[in-house]
Amino acid sequence: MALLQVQHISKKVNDIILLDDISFEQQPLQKIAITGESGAGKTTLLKIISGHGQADSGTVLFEAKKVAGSEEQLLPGHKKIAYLSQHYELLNNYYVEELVWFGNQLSEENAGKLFDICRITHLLRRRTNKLSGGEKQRIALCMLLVKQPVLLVLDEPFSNLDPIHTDILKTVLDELTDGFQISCILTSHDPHDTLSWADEIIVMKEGKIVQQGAPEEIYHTPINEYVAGMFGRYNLLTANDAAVFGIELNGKTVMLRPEEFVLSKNPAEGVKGVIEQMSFRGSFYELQVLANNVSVVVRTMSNEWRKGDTMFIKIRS
Ligand SMILES: Nc1ncnc2c1ncn2[C@@H]1O[C@H](COP(=O)(O)OP(=O)(O)OP(=O)(O)O)[C@@H](O)[C@H]1O
Repeated sequence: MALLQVQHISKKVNDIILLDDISFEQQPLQKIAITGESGAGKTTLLKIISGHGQADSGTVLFEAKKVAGSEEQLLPGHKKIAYLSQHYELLNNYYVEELVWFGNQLSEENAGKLFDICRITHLLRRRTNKLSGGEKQRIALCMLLVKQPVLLVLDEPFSNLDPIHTDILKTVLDELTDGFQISCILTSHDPHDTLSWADEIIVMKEGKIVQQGAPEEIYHTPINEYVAGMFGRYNLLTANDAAVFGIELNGKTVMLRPEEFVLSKNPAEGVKGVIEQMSFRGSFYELQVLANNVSVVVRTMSNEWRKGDTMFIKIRS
């Protein structure tokens, strides 16, 4: 049975549609990431899922029971669903241990395990005004987790973190799923975070779900240019463009990611082209290649190419 069932959720404010007939399910321990442009409705949806917002119509079922909206209960929220807002705040000048023991429902041993998983054991005797952003966030998370939620709902948890703290948080979330059997749903703008972390991605635009699927599916077969663009650079080739690279599309178009092209110095290995632009991106180079008047973005890990080089390009088979 699904842990969470979101059924036909809609919401309007002043005739502006914030959510339009949103439905999806989350299985126990499934990791779902919701992405989409700013204003797509992600926060509004998370609040409704966790009982901190009110839908106009539709139902959220958690463990097959209705989650009451914020206007249907005195204290908004659901005791088994922990919601961490993008704008959480820790009480100032408290010891961390005072905060995390407050509301604790775990045994001392399990609380200790949780503090270890959240990488905050070394911070327990620290005051809250002497913490980094990443540390504060893991403490805010831990304050929710000591209450033994079943579902963790996180709004943009990676948005203010550097790559090191982002990786720590992803590891923490994975260990919570494995060690404490907690399911998680989160929002993120960053394709790298959603692709590497999620089992399932939901892409939203203007209050609607535009595509839902496994990360590989969303990345390689996006339903439209909006979804393609959310997950990085892409080439949209018409049938005529594709014919340059020897692909027959019968009038259709195809979307190809930059890494789907291969460059070679061997004339037998593709069509002749020239490198018009080149930029270093850390672990790869991004090239703009012109071949028979068709310009494509190409990604390569090789440092053998220079702007102005002539080479031969083909689509990876
Ligand atoms: N209480 C409100 N009254 C009127 N409009 C609202 C209200 N809350 C949100 N909105 C609008 O609803 C839309 C969706 O907002 P929401 O915060 O859910 O989007 P989001 O996808 O989370 O955006 P972001 O990624 O920028 O946080 C936005 O256009 C926002 O301005």
